[in-house]
This record gives sequence, structure tokens and C-alpha cells, in this order.
Amino acid sequence: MRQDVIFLESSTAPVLSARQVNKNFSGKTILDAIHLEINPAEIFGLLGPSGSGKTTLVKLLAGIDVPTSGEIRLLGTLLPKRAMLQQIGYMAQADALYQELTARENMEFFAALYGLKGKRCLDRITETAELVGLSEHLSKKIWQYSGGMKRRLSLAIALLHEPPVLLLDEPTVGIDPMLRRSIWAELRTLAQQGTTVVLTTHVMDEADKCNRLAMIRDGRILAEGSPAALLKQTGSEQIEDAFIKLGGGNL
Ligand SMILES: Nc1ncnc2c1ncn2[C@@H]1O[C@H](COP(=O)(O)OP(=O)(O)OP(=O)(O)O)[C@@H](O)[C@H]1O
Repeated sequence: MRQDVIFLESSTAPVLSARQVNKNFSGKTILDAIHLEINPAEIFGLLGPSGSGKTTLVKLLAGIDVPTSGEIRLLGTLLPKRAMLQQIGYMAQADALYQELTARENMEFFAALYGLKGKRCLDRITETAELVGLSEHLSKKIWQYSGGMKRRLSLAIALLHEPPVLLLDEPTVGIDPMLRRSIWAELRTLAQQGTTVVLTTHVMDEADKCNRLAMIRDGRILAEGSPAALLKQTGSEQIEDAFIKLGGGNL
């Protein structure tokens, strides 16, 4: 059993929660009264157009930034808290990679930060590189990588330490359809094994694959529920139509 499970009061306690969360930048409201409860082992999607506040919210959920007001809890612990970073695999939208190092050296650097050592470290580098289709490219330097390869490497790094919670900001942007499918298959497998996955997207077929979605517009949650429930609620056949009917405008 993973150590993190002991943090939970019961298996139905939310893994991540946001209560009355507001975020302002320079006096402007970017997130407005966000309330969310993300359950263990679900794939939860944040769906919204560019500038709606998804990245800002993911950073708060990761404890990388702090709300202006309200509270975020991870496994029951109030964020931000440095020790909780170990519990999270965070994939930022802008890749945080060292250009002059090889992909393997980047992975080794982050593995060391996560406290991975010896055989486990080697095995995890091999496994995650394989998952994202980069096994043959680990000795290349990052400046030789394409945008899609950098995205894939960032995803592999987020998965290295097998964290109980994954926070992925647009994880499949720039990734070709075949690899996108295999990444989704892996996310589903991880969720079945107990990992909680939160991701942002503005791609409809990805939104459909989430267990639950929060639709976000102008820093507010317009609606939340399973894709099927949101379709039913709005009498729509497609998530995009549901989003429009709920007041989200075009994605
Ligand atoms: N550090 C910051 N200072 C000032 N404004 C910011 C800052 N970070 C984000 N914003 C503003 O907050 C709003 C939401 O941005 P955010 O990146 O969270 O949106 P998003 O939904 O992730 O968009 P995208 O899909 O384009 O990444 C935008 O208007 C952005 O300009």
C-alpha cells in the first residue's frame, strides 16, 4: 500500500480540494470562488478556453502558487507545503528542462530531486522514457529536441517518482495521435491503480475521456460533472455544444 493513503481519513475523502478559492493578479480577478473536490483515482479534466484560468488553478492545486483567499488541501494537508511536493507529479505548460543537458541527464536530475536512487532510478527512467517513446533519444541534448519531444520528456519526468497525484497542464499538446492514445491508455492504467489525475485541456475528445470535468470560463466554474451528465444536463450530443450552452462560448 502506498504511504500517502494513510493521509486520507477514508477512501472517499477528496484527494484535492479547493474551497472558495480566489486569485488576483494586479487587482484583477483571475479565479473567482472556485470550489472543487477531486476524488481518489479519478481522471479530472479542467476544460476551458485560452486565458480562462486553467494554468493558474493547476499551479494552486500543485501548491506552486498561493490563492489570494480560500484554501487548497492535498490529501487533507493545507497547501502550500513543501513536503507535499513529493506527492505530486507536475507537468507545466512551459517545459522546465535544461537545454545543455541530455534527456537522460535531465531525468537523472529530477529523479535525484525526488529521491530516486540506484536500480529504482534506472528502472523508472527506462520505463517512463519507453512510455513516451523517447528510449532511442535519451542521449540527445534538449536543444536538439522538437517541441513535442520536450512535452513527452516533461511528462516522463512528472511520472518518474510514481506520485499518487498527477497535475498535467495540457499534457498532449504537440504530441501525435498514436502516442497520444498510448499516453491516455497509461493515464487510465495509472488511475485504475489508484493515481489521481488532474489535467487541463481544450481538446474535446480528451474531455470526453475524463471521469469528471469542470468547465471553466473567465476564472469561474460554469459546470462540473461526468461528460455524460453534462451532455444530459444540456441536452447536447457533444461536449463542445454543452460548453456553449452552459455559457462558455467557443473553446
Ligand atoms: N503571473 C501573472 N500575472 C498577471 N496575470 C497573469 C499571471 N498569470 C496568469 N495571468 C493572467 O491570468 C489569466 C488566466 O491565465 P491562465 O494561464 O491561467 O489561463 P489558461 O486557461 O491556462 O490559458 P491557456 O490555455 O492559454 O494556457 C490570463 O488573463 C493571464 O494573462
